[in-house]
Amino acid sequence: MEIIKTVADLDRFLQPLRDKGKSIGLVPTMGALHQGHAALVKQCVGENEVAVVSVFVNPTQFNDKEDFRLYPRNSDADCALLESIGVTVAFVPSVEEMYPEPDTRVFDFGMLDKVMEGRFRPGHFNGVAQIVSKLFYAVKPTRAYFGEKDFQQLAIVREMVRQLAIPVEIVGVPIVRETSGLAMSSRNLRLSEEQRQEAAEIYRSLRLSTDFVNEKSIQETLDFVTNRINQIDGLRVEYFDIVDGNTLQAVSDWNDSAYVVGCIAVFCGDVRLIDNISYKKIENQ
Ligand SMILES: Nc1ncnc2c1ncn2[C@@H]1O[C@H](COP(=O)(O)OP(=O)(O)OP(=O)(O)O)[C@@H](O)[C@H]1O
Ligand SMILES: CC(C)(CO)[C@@H](O)C(=O)[O-]
Ligand code: BAL
Repeated sequence: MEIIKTVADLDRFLQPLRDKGKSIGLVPTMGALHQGHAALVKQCVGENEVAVVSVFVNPTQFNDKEDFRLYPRNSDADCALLESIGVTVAFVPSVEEMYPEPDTRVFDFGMLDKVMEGRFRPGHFNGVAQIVSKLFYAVKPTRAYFGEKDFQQLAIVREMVRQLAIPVEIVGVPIVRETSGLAMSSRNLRLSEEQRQEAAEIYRSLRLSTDFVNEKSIQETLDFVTNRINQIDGLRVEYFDIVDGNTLQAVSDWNDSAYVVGCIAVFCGDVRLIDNISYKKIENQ
């Protein structure tokens, strides 16, 4: 596996492969890799002749400086994992390399980034769009892989690609969970063993609430999940929204949409975790 640190070296390495018509897969990550990332990377390696994984903790998407400072970083272990999966290139740039000057681009995603994560992490998705677009320009991937754990991010990346007319196929990968049901996340590294057990209540409550579809109202479902999780000492729901899976706008009745998803953010101590569940997905409507 090549470990490449600059855009110029990356381009020098990839251009001959592009010239030969090889398919290139990209998995953007912020490192501290776990089995959730591994699922994306394995799929990328399986579906492309060349697999590039970027490891870069992107400063422009952190609205909270402390969250950026405390974000787990573990680049040797990351590279070892990527090599064991058969990745072609680990792209590990510095902040100066990706931002030689401040990126002043402001994206307009309409309502997509005004709700949920966008509401509680202002500027977050603008930063995500800045770095993901730079990575797309640098790698020129055939396909790029994103986890469904970051459900809103996936919708925004699809919208960004549409707006900028970038020729890349965006592939969404299902959430990988611990045995307890807790969605794997780099931030889980910051949880104590006791907090990890508490945090399992997030998915337990989401799962239980799937029985509510068409049986109880959306409001009762919102209250059920929020109250159950808030009852656990150490957990605090920041938001729980039930939305249309495409527009991300809140639905007030199960029949309002053919694709209904519940998205949640919960503080476990001072660690912020997100998760989501699909309540209903009727294809081709
Ligand atoms: N448990 C998971 N299942 C599926 N995809 C995941 C999972 N965790 C992360 N991903 C995906 O991996 C990619 C890189 O994510 P990132 O490096 O931010 O890791 P993370 O675990 O989501 O970290 P955190 O949520 O703590 O920021 C994203 O597309 C994300 O959706
Ligand atoms: C897509 C991403 C790597 C951009 O920094 C990040 O938001 C993430 O890890 O989900
Ligand atoms: N996985 C999304 C990256 C972030 O929380 O900033």
